[in-house]
Amino acid sequence: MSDRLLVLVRHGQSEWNLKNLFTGWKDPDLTEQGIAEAKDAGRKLKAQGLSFDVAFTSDLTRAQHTLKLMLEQIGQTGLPTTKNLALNERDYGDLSGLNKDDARKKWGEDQVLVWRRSYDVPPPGGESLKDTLARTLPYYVQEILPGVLRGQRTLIAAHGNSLRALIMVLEKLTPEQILKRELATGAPVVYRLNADSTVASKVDLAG
Ligand SMILES: O=C(O)[C@H](O)COP(=O)(O)O
Repeated sequence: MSDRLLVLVRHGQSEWNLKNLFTGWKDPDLTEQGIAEAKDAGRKLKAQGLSFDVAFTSDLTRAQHTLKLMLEQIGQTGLPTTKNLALNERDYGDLSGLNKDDARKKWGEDQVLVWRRSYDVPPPGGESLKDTLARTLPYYVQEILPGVLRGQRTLIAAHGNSLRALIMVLEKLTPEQILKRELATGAPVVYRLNADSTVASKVDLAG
């Protein structure tokens, strides 16, 4: 029986995570802590005895750098890798580059929470989680899932909200349930899928 392995990893801490700035499609690199988190994620995958046939990442440096560091730890630096902006972070629009605490002071706690965690309310000029799902899901279904179902062990390094969108589908979460789902930086989530693409098992390697 083939493994149908799919591992999702949010990038390590970025410079803008550290500064508490809305990031979205802006392109800061990892901090020292983010580099350590990415290496640690690779070590955790190796400790589980996992290796991969293909990798996918976004068009953004912090996810690509995280993938590179993980692959170095696993000893798979030459792994075939596809980069695509379908896996990019949710576009934060006009909020990009603003400090999250300053935004709360300006627009209020509740409004900022709606922009960050509601399912279908986009931030001004940006994408809601629903909008993010509308580009991430077709890419997953067309470009990633067929390989997983053929037994290609697959690693994805991407972003909090592009991965939350995929997790919503994989775990069949409602818009209410996905609101409360947070993804820690550098914490691999290891899925094994059934032949019908539903989740057979999930192991969260956070902590
Ligand atoms: O793009 C960002 O600012 C973060 O990476 C994710 O932001 P969030 O925690 O507000 O979803």
